Amino acid sequence: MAAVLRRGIKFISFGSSQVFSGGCKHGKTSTLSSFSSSNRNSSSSSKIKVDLDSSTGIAVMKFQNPPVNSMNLEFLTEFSIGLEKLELDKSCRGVILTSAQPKIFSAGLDILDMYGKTPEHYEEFWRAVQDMWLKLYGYSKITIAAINGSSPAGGCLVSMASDYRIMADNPRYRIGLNETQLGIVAPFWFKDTMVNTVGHRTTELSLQFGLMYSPSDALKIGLVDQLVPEENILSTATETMTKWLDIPDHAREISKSMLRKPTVDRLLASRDADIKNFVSFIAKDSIQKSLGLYLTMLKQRKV
Ligand SMILES: CCCCC/C=C/C(=O)SCCNC(=O)CCNC(=O)[C@H](O)C(C)(C)COP(=O)(O)OP(=O)(O)OC[C@H]1O[C@@H](n2cnc3c(N)ncnc32)[C@H](O)[C@@H]1OP(=O)(O)O
Repeated sequence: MAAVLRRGIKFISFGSSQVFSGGCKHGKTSTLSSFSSSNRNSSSSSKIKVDLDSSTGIAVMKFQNPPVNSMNLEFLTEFSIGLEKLELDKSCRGVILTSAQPKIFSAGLDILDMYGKTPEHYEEFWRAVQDMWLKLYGYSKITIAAINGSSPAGGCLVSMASDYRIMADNPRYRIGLNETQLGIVAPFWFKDTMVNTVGHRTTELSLQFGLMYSPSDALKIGLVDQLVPEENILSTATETMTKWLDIPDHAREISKSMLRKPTVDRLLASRDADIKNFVSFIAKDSIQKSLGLYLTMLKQRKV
């Protein structure tokens, strides 16, 4: 078990990839209460900074949950609320997601929210994960992930749920759904999101091995759309967003919904069952043991 978990924290070559061990137009005002009336509006919750330029319609959401932007209950709640506010804000037409933390886009779901907690906590946590994905995957506005660091598991899910993915071309970074490396299983809607992004066969290999891809391999399989030098990631995301903004909102939105709604509806039809599954799975002694070992290995890597 320890060997398996250790593999989950290091990067091990696997073929060409690697296993990770370890419609509104521009408005001039914003409806966000914390925004000022100038063209550039900022709001900062404790874990996510939002900067909306109402002259361009582009908002940047920066994850700032040190050290690794793990998605705990508070982060997930702020993320969903932040997205909701921007979706209701007529001066916003597109959102860029990126990280304020060096080298990490997001370390995925916070393992501490899945370890040693009560069933009530697991239930609340999982509902928040579902809320976040439902909001992002079904988002009416344009979303671009500017992936400026490693992005395992839940971080990869957020990237895949965006409309376009630009990753920093740093060979040290990794992206993928590595859940099996932790001894846990990505739920069907993580799987659906990946199938919709890279296709069925690639997902079969990715999910079963818990593969983590270098930026160049992620580009090859279509997990990301573009690689850029790290220092250009935000400017490229902004330029790319400008091209997306040339498309009439209503036509783009309907096209997006046509492609994504069936996937969203699958979870909406079975949310409670999915929560029940998660709670009973995560509370199992064997799963808790796996997560405990993985956490220990994560910490040992430092010394
Ligand atoms: C049925 C259930 C399905 C659930 C679906 C699950 C989805 C998930 O997202 S599970 C989470 C999967 N995530 C990972 O496996 C990532 C693990 N982390 C890493 O590999 C690395 O931390 C890194 C590459 C993201 C960053 O490496 P580095 O810069 O070297 O930082 P450290 O490893 O030293 O980490 C600093 C600090 O943060 C803690 N930590 C890292 N990731 C998580 C996490 N996902 N949740 C909670 N805590 C995390 C790490 O333990 C360190 O803590 P301290 O030792 O206390 O400083």
